[in-house]
Amino acid sequence: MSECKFCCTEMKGVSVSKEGNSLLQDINVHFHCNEITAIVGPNGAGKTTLFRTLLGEMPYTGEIKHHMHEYEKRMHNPIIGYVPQHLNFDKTTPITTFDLFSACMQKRPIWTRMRTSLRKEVEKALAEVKLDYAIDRKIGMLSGGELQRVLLALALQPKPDLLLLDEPISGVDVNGQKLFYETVQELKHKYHMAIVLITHEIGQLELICDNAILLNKKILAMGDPLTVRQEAVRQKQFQVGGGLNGSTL
Ligand SMILES: Nc1ncnc2c1ncn2[C@@H]1O[C@H](COP(=O)(O)OP(=O)(O)OP(=O)(O)O)[C@@H](O)[C@H]1O
Repeated sequence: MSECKFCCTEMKGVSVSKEGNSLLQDINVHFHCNEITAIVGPNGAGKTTLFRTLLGEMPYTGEIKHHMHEYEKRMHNPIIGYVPQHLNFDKTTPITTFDLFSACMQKRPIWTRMRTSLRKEVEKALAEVKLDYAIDRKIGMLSGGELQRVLLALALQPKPDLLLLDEPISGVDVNGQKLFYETVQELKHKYHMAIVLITHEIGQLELICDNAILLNKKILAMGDPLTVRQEAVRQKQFQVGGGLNGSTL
C-alpha cells in the first residue's frame, strides 16, 4: 500500500482470541485517508471481528493507532463511522427517515421541541447520498439500496475520520449497488476519509476500491485489487461463480 501522506489508522501486530480460539493473528495494516480499502476473505475469516476490534468492541493484543493532523488531535479523538450489513426493524413502523435522523442527531429527547435547524441539516445529509426525496418517507417503504444510503448518511454525522462499511450492499439490486459505490467515491474525494469496506463481491474489486486485503485470520495478501483478486483465486480462498464460501468472482 502507498506511503502514509496525511493521516491514517494503523493496526500493528493486532491479534484477537476468544474462548481459546484465535480469530485474528498478527494484523499489520495502514488504512489511509483518501483511499478505499476492501477486505475480502471466506466466511468466518475474521472480517467483522476486525471491524469490531477497530470499534473497540473486542479485546486485542498489539496496537491500534490513529495518526491525525496535529490540529485535529487537539480538536477531537478519532471519529469512526459504521454502516452495518442490515438494519433489522418492523417494516410496518410509522417512523420516517426524518424521525430516524432526529433520534440520532438531536441531543435532547425527541419529544422536546426540536432545533429549528434540524430539518435543514437532515436535508443536507440526505442530499449527500442522493436521497433528498426520501426525508418524509417511512423507513419501511424504502428500497434496500435507499435504506443503506440512509445508514451511510447517518454514519457521516459527524464526519468520521474512518468509515467502516460492513457488506453494505449485500442483497441490493445492481442499480442500487452502483449508486451506493458512486456515492462512497464522491464522499472519499469530498471528505478525504479513510474508508474500509468488507465485501464478498471480489469480481469487481478494482472498480470499487483502491487497495485490497485478503484475510483469513491472517493477512494472506495485500495491495492493488487486481493482484489481491488473483492471489485469492490462486490460494483457492473463493470458488469461481460463488458457492462454498458464499463469495463470488
Ligand atoms: N464474540 C465471539 N466469541 C467467539 N467466537 C467469535 C466471536 N465473534 C466471532 N467469533 C468467531 O470468529 C470467527 C470469525 O467471525 P467473523 O464474523 O469475524 O467472520 P467474517 O469473516 O466476518 O465472516 P462472514 O463472511 O461469514 O460474515 C467465526 O468463526 C466466529 O464464529
